[in-house]
Amino acid sequence: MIPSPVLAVTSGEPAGVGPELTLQLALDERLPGRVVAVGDPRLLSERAALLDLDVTLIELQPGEPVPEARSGVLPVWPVALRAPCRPGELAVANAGYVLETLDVAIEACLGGRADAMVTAPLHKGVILDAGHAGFRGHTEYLRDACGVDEVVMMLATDSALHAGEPDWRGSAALRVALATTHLPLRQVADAITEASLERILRIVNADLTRWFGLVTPRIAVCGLNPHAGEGGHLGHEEIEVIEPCLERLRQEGMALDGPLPADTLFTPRHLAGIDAVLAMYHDQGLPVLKYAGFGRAANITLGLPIVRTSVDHGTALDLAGRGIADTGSLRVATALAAEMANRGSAATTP
Ligand SMILES: NC(=O)C1=CN([C@@H]2O[C@H](COP(=O)(O)OP(=O)(O)OC[C@H]3O[C@@H](n4cnc5c(N)ncnc54)[C@H](O)[C@@H]3O)[C@@H](O)[C@H]2O)C=CC1
Ligand SMILES: NCC(=O)COP(=O)(O)O
Repeated sequence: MIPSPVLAVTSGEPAGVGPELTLQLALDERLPGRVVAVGDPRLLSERAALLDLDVTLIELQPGEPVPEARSGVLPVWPVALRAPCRPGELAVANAGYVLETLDVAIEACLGGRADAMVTAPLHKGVILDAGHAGFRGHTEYLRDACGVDEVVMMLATDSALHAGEPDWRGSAALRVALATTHLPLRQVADAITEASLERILRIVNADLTRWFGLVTPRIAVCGLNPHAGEGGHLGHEEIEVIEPCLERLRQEGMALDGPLPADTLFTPRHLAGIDAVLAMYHDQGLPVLKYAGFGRAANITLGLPIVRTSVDHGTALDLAGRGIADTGSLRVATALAAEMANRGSAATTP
C-alpha cells in the first residue's frame, strides 16, 4: 500500500475541457493521492481566472518531491504551450505540447517518480493534422512508448471498478474491453485474427486478476457479425477465427463465453455472472458502456507496465472554458488510478 500515491494528470488538449477539469480536481476535499498536473502553468492559471476557480499552482522543478495533497493547491510539472490557446479553438502548433505532456508522465511512471498516470482528453485529429502520422490515441501511444507489443482498451462504469464481484442486478456495472480500437470499420474484420484475439484475451484475463482481484474472470466474447454470423450465413469470422481461439484458451482454463450475438449479450440476463465483455470493435462496445454510465466511467489501458486510466469522454470543445463540463469521469479515473497503484504495490511488496 502506497500511503499517498503520486498521480500524474496530463491536462490534455489545451483548447478542450481538460485544463478546467484538472483544476476542478484540485478542489476536491478528499483527493485519493498526490495529484500533480502536467501542463502549461500559464494556461492553467488563465483558465482558473476565467472560471473563477480558487486554485494555487505550485510549479515543481525537476526532482522536487510532490507535496501532500491539499484542496485548492495544484502542483504542476511544467510543459510549455507552443502557441497561444483559446478555449474551443484547436491549434495544430500545440500538438507537440500535448504529446510532450504524455512523455513527461510516461517517463515519470517508468522512472518511479509517479505511481500512475491519468489522462484528460486529447484531440486525435489535430495531432494527425500536425503531421504525427499514425497517431491513433493515448492507448497506442502508450503501447509504443512502453515498448510492449499489445495493449487493450477497457472501459468500466464506476460500479464495476472495485475488486470483487460486480453487481449486475439492476445496476449499470459494466466492463467492456475492445479487440480493436481506433480503426476504420472497413479494416476491422481483417485485423481480428486468432493470434491477435489470443493476445488480447490473455491480457484481459491476466489484468482482471491483477487489477480487479478476479481469480478466474468470466469473459463474454461478442461475435463480429449480426447474430454471431447466424451459423455461417451472415459471416464466417465466428466459425473460422473466434471459436477456435476461444476453444484453445478454454482448454487452458480460461472462462470464456461466446462468440455471442452482441445485441442480446448486452442485456441484464446475459450479463449475469459475466465479469467483462470483449467487443470486437469500438462502436460495438462503447455506446452500450456510455449508455450505462457516461460521466461515471473510466478508461483503463490493460497490458502496460505502468498504471494508466483516463476519462470516458473527449475534448468537448463545445463546452471548453465555460465551467459546465462534468468532472465525474476524471474523478472516477483518478480514484481508480490510486486504487490500481495501491494494488500493484501490494502485489510487489514481499
Ligand atoms: N480520452 C481521450 O483522450 C478521448 C479523446 N477523444 C477525442 O475527443 C475529440 C472529440 O470527440 P467527440 O466524439 O466529439 O466526443 P466528446 O466526448 O468530446 O463530445 C461528445 C459529446 O459529449 C459531451 N461531453 C463530452 N465530455 C463531457 C463532459 N465532461 N461533461 C459534459 N458533456 C460532455 C460534448 O459536449 C459532446 O456533446 C476527438 O478528437 C476524439 O478522438 C474522445 C474520447 C476519449
Ligand atoms: N473512445 C475512447 C477513446 O477514444 C480513448 O482513446 P485513448 O486516447 O485513450 O486511446
